[in-house]
Amino acid sequence: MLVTGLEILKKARAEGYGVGAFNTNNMEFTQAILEAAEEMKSPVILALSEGAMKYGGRALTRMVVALAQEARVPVAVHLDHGSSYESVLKALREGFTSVMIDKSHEDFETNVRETKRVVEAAHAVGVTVEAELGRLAGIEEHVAVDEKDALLTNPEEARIFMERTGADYLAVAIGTSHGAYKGKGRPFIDHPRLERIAALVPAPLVLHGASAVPQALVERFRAAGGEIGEASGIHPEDIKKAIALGIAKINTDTDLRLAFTALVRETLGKNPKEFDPRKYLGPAREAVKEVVKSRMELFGSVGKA
Ligand SMILES: O=C(COP(=O)(O)O)N(O)CCCCOP(=O)(O)O
Ligand code: NA
Ligand SMILES: [Zn+2]
Repeated sequence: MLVTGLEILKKARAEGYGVGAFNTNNMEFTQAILEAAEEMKSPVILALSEGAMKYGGRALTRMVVALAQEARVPVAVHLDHGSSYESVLKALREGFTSVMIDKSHEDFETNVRETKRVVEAAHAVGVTVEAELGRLAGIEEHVAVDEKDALLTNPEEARIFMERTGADYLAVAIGTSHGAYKGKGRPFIDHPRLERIAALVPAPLVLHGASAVPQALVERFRAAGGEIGEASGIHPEDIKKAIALGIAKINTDTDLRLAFTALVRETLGKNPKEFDPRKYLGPAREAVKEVVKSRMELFGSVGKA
């Protein structure tokens, strides 16, 4: 059933588990994510970026919202990294039940003002809001404290920000970053900082850039003809620790892209004569589903629907 993001995330933070927010741009990803959620009896968040909205348009948004309504588990449909008030309004019009306004690159007062404006519009139509404070950036552990403070989320600022904006959940910067390279070796995650934020912010917390980028998957991608440089993701133990400290929403996109693309390359490579898209998109869909199921197990959301 289609529910708001807060309905899913409030329970998750209260009960100490995480819920995956998985990005989709097409039918196969959407099916894979929802099938995984139903099989694992797990709540789930279907996330569409502005790039996905541009790529899929109404075909994508109508499908995602309709399938979320029919799902046998709680599903929120979420605008990921909304960059403007207008973009948020479009998502609200499409029936989304969660929207992110990401003004984390602006100064504090601008972020507060813009986020507050979105909260008023979204709450007026029963939709909940994710905001962001701090800069998603891989941080070397030894980096100077003042540099960390300049980039990562400041706990006291986070408290004030959430009180002044009324946002429902907060994306925090604690050392993660988007994409397939998140830092040398095991990326540094500032758990003590997360603990301080969580003590001051009772709202569910969000972790962006949380993909694991598992070496086995990177190797499979390369073996199938993919080219990728040094790759590293967030260690599973760091995800579990972050959930125990208050992270309730965990964004995963890169792992799904790598799995899907590795399988398409593999299937096409093995069957040069094949030109029925179902024959190479189907196996790729299954690979995405397996990644989603394993993420749900790591997050602890299995059986929580
Ligand atoms: O936090 C994340 C994903 O983190 P990850 O890269 O670790 O999976 N996200 O918010 C997903 C970002 C998706 C960007 O999509 P476009 O290319 O359409 O702009
Ligand atoms: Na988001
Ligand atoms: Zn993100």
